[in-house]
Amino acid sequence: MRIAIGSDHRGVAVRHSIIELLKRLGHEVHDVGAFDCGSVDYPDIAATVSQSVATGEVDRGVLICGSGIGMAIVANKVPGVRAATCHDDLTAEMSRRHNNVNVLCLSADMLGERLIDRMVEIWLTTEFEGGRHARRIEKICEFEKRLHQQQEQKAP
Ligand SMILES: O=C(CO)[C@H](O)[C@H](O)[C@H](O)COP(=O)(O)O
Repeated sequence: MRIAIGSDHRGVAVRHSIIELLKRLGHEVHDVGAFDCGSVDYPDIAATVSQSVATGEVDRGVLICGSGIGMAIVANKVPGVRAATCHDDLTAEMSRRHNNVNVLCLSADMLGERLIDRMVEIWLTTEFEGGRHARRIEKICEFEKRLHQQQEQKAP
């Protein structure tokens, strides 16, 4: 898979460790930084990764910040992106099985390295179940389209 990954300053070490894991597993990694330890703003990184998922440049995205929350807030503003902050094996698995999540958001401050590695592997290997869940994802897409149309109608 082609996977874009990004972090703010709090997630740099975790990002490097996930990149090693992804490469070991044979994935193509698109690293968008941050490339030094200076403070950066998570919306900038989340926007870059999410847009590359939405355009199809990559198949999936991984975002890391202190809590994993800010990254998910930003990523979910990009149409076509379904981002979730996951905390354990089960949330990582369910985010794929039921929600077809394409951007995984992780906390650098609250999760250990072994747990993160396990969650990433689960998230990458768990298939979307489809069926009734596909109908619900379709409703999300329709909602996104309606919002977009409303915004266009309001624009001068
Ligand atoms: O996105 C976040 C909050 O939802 C992250 O935890 C950020 O990494 C954090 O807010 C950055 O804070 P800092 O004090 O500037 O390091």
